[in-house]
Amino acid sequence: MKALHFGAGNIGRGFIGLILSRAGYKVTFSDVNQELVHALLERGEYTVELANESKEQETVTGVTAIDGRDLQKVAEAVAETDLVTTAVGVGVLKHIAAGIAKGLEYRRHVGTVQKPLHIIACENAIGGSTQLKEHVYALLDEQAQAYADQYVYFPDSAVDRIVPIQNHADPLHVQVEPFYEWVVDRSRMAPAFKPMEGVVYVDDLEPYIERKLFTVNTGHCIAAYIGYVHGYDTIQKAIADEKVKSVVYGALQETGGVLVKRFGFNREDHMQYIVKILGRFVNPYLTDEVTRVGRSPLRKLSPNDRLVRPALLAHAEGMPVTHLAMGIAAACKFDVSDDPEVVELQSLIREKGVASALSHYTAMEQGHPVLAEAVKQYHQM
Ligand SMILES: NC(=O)C1=CN([C@@H]2O[C@H](COP(=O)(O)OP(=O)(O)OC[C@H]3O[C@@H](n4cnc5c(N)ncnc54)[C@H](O)[C@@H]3O)[C@@H](O)[C@H]2O)C=CC1
Ligand SMILES: O=P(O)(O)OC[C@H]1O[C@](O)(CO)[C@@H](O)[C@@H]1O
Repeated sequence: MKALHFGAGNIGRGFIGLILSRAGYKVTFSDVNQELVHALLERGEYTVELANESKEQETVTGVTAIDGRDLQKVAEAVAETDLVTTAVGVGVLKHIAAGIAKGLEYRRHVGTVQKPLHIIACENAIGGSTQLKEHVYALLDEQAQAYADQYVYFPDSAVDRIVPIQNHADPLHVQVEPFYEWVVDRSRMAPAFKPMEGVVYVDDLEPYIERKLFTVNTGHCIAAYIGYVHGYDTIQKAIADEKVKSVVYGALQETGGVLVKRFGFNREDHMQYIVKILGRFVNPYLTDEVTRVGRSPLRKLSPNDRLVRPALLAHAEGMPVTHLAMGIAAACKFDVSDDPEVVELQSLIREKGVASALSHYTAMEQGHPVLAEAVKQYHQM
């Protein structure tokens, strides 16, 4: 069995590639980073190390790579594969769509591949695979779309494993936290799909993706933004400060209220889930930089993402949003120069003011109480 995985980065190697390989897939990585592509081609294997006391290592073997810039090679790989997965960043999905679309054309014209293909985006977003499908379909003509309707499935998924920036001399070596969770929407898969070890299949992904995104990712990015405001460079140091931890905890109580109400989770169980997540953030065997966890603030401030969506849902239910508003405010203070989204956000704040900038990126009216609270918090920080 062959799997084509887009993105040989931290999650690609440290999580998805590892699970695919364990399940018996021969994994081909497609990446635009030539250092990674060459190393994978040359060695055909890499090491995953657990961030715990045992530092247990596992070698992922039988892997290869292609240059993601080479449309022809990407399309050929899509044509030949049994499964496609991605971990490139949700904003990059549009850039990989052309290779997938061309590959689907090849599959359509080669009689031997008239069989189902699953394409699973493993990104931190609601409806990642659905977004990828839209990008791919925009490039297909009517006949190709009809073929894809019949043979190609885009189940959404939720992925959870903390994999920080790697500082190892070996560019392929990847250190990961021991915990992982990969949940896939079974209702959008071929009826006769073969389940893979290491993946949880569910009929309704919404509670899983929202619980993950609005707990792990909301909490993590607020730790990064508030930690940055307090001058910390790592999540571990930030959360050791009670002032930071209390904002993170407060925000997770706010998102927790929404999640419990929306999905009928048991409140006690959810409180334990929050405690477990906070424990993962402070893993002493990991060093996770606030610049990584806070990266792409425009994506994180977008209406459907981890800060604004739960804040709006909470507000609509008459629930408090003070800590989420602090997180939104602190995202606007996050001023690290090497992130293009930070540069854009800071430039709009300088030009038009924080209220106008926030309204632009969050799609909230300037007079919206959540936005007003965030602006108030911003000026107090
Ligand atoms: N690192 C983490 O802890 C987690 C990350 N995620 C999500 O996983 C995705 C990937 O994140 P990371 O692995 O941390 O990022 P990363 O930056 O380590 O990896 C992304 C990889 O995609 C490659 N890439 C960029 N454009 C490409 C293209 N056109 N074709 C092929 N490859 C391309 C990059 O060169 C890079 O190797 C993101 O959506 C992130 O939100 C989800 C859960 C945990
Ligand atoms: O690109 P993003 O959304 O910040 O993804 C990384 C996030 O996902 C997580 O891995 C959680 O699964 C966190 O480590 C991190 O905050």
